[in-house]
Amino acid sequence: MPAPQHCPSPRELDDLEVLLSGALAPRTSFDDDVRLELPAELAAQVEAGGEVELVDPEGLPLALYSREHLLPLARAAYGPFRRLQATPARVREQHPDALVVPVTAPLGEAALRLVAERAGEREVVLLTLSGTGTPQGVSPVGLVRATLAASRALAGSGTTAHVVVVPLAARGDADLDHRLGHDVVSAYAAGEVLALPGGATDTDDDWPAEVAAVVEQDQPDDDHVGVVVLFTGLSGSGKSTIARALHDLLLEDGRRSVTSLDGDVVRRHLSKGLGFSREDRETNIARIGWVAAEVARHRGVALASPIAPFDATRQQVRAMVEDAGGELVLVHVATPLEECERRDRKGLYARARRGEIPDFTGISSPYEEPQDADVVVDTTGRTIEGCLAEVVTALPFLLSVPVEPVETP
Ligand SMILES: Nc1ncnc2c1ncn2[C@@H]1O[C@H](COP(=O)(O)OS(=O)(=O)O)[C@@H](OP(=O)(O)O)[C@H]1O
Ligand SMILES: Nc1ncnc2c1ncn2[C@@H]1O[C@H](COP(=O)(O)OP(=O)(O)O)[C@@H](O)[C@H]1O
Repeated sequence: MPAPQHCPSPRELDDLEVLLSGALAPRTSFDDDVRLELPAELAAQVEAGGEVELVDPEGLPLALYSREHLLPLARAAYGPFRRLQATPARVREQHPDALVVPVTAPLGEAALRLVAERAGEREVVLLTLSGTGTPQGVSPVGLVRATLAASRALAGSGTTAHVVVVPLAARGDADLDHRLGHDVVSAYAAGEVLALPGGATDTDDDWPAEVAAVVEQDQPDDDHVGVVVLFTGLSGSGKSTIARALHDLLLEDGRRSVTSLDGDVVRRHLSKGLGFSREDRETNIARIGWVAAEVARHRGVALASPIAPFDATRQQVRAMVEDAGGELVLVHVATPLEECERRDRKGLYARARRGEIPDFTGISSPYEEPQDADVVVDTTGRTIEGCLAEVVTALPFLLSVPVEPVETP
């Protein structure tokens, strides 16, 4: 029987590349530091001595993983600047005398002067540590662009600098990240290593014009960051109504392109055929999250208004949006069940009470109240405009003019 397949997370895929390149030697596989999270069933199979085939998001088998080994099958062939990746063995062989400079932030004038001075006649390897979650303040691909610009600046002053990229991801544990970074640099450097002072926070160091231009283009200001507003709450709480009002406001403002992912509309198209079991709801929200994250990746605004009753699924959406470089604003439309049931616009609550609709949120299916909402709005006895104004306070960067509550004429 062929080994079951699993597609690791973007961070784990970066780790896989780094492990297979030998850059984390003597590590040859995932361990307690460089972790691989498998679904429970696959983890049990591995624990019992079985193998799992690790595949990329398109299903290309990359490696066979078991408790004993991590065997390479193929290298993913795409990804920006992949041609600048090389194994430590190759870099040591090709540049045995080079000065190796770990790069975790765009290099400034002072850093470049130091590099050129220390290098003297030697060539330089700018070892760019740029994976999922690293570096701070600039995207991974932006750091590579900035480092290429820095290498051109060095060439201008007579120093030959090669850019080598290592997709070393961050795992949110500063000590561990530092240790792994150190291991990677040792693996690549045959000769001297120049650790630049200041590291990622060297803000006093002015960037050369070309580097500055790359950084500026890479970092969208608030006007250009992707935003997903996720309205969550019971059926009839007012999610669609407020989302529609916000949509109109953004269209009137005219600065941003807006995509509406209304709960009911999604269920007629993207999620047609899905029901209301926990599993189907999770699939529905994961689809909405996926589309919303793509909108955010392209720096648009997505307004989504599903019930999204489960905390774990909402967290998943947050992670997807943030991984795409966007910002998630969670709006809990906290209108109590009694008020939603009183409104009962579609007569669904009455039918659910009569037992005609199984798994109805708030009646026979749970709603997990968010603990991480950016805005909580109870619409009971309030105007739509008032509720909208409250939501907009969490989104000041989306609109060119502040919104005052407007009474309908
Ligand atoms: N069993 C059950 N439970 C809850 N809701 C039900 C159910 N059956 C149908 N409907 C109608 O479907 C709308 C909710 O769909 P969502 O996609 O927002 O739900 S979920 O996020 O996947 O939980 C919801 O629409 P809204 O009123 O706009 O929230 C209901 O009209
Ligand atoms: N302040 C308010 N904000 C939003 N909806 C309100 C408000 N006051 C009353 N409503 C009414 O409540 C109902 C909410 O329905 P809807 O927006 O479809 O909810 P949901 O999308 O959460 O199911 C609408 O009939 C709307 O007119």
